[in-house]
Amino acid sequence: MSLNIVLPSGRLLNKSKEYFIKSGIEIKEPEGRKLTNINDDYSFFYSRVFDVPVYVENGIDIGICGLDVVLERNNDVYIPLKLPFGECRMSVIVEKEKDLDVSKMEGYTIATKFPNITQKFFDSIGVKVKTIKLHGAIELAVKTGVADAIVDIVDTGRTLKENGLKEIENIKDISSVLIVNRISMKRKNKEIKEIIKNLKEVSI
Ligand SMILES: Nc1ncnc2c1ncn2[C@@H]1O[C@H](COP(=O)(O)OP(=O)(O)OP(=O)(O)O)[C@@H](O)[C@H]1O
Ligand SMILES: O=P(O)(O)OC[C@H]1O[C@H](OP(=O)(O)OP(=O)(O)O)[C@H](O)[C@@H]1O
Repeated sequence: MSLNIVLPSGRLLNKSKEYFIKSGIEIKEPEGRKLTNINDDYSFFYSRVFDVPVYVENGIDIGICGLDVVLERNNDVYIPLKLPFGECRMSVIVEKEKDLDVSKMEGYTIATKFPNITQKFFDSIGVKVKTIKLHGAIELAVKTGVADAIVDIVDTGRTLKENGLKEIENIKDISSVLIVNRISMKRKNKEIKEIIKNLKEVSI
């Protein structure tokens, strides 16, 4: 039975490919401007990371994306495996001079690419906030005074440092995850279980 696999086209792409290759699966690249390369066993294609769980929820068998993306989009997919790359964290961030903790942020405006994760976190601590959805360069929102704080991904901390910002709360530790379509998990159970087993044994 053949399997369709969607990989994220951005910063997680190289590791995602390496992971599959080391598990023993050959990735035949699409030629030229072609978007897919349909093979008998495995067909790989690439999409923006935010679209990966949408494809998997709607029929593609398997995908790789950041845990942050699945949590934000709240897709109905199975998450059988955490993968050891793309590690980072999702944090609440303010200007470094501010003496503030999250319990005192009632009524604050928070800019983020992740409004659902943000609202869920502040609901869980009983603090009402307003979120503004942005698509990139989120730090700009506090620097321009458009927002009081941001919720964003922190990896090395370099972006924060260079922009005079600091983390005041780690909301969630993030890594890449393998996601599987719920129907495929039943219909192609043997093949998918075999892939999960082989991926678990990979070390990179
Ligand atoms: N320093 C980092 N900054 C952002 N994302 C990171 C970082 N380190 C790991 N990640 C992971 O990589 C994912 C982002 O990947 P990618 O760079 O492809 O997307 P993007 O640039 O945010 O989105 P787009 O598809 O809009 O270009 C995040 O969802 C997260 O899981
Ligand atoms: O802690 P660091 O190692 O500095 O990484 C974190 C930064 O990287 C990401 O931005 P990205 O480069 O994806 O650009 P964007 O802000 O346009 O999304 C993220 O949104 C932070 O700004």
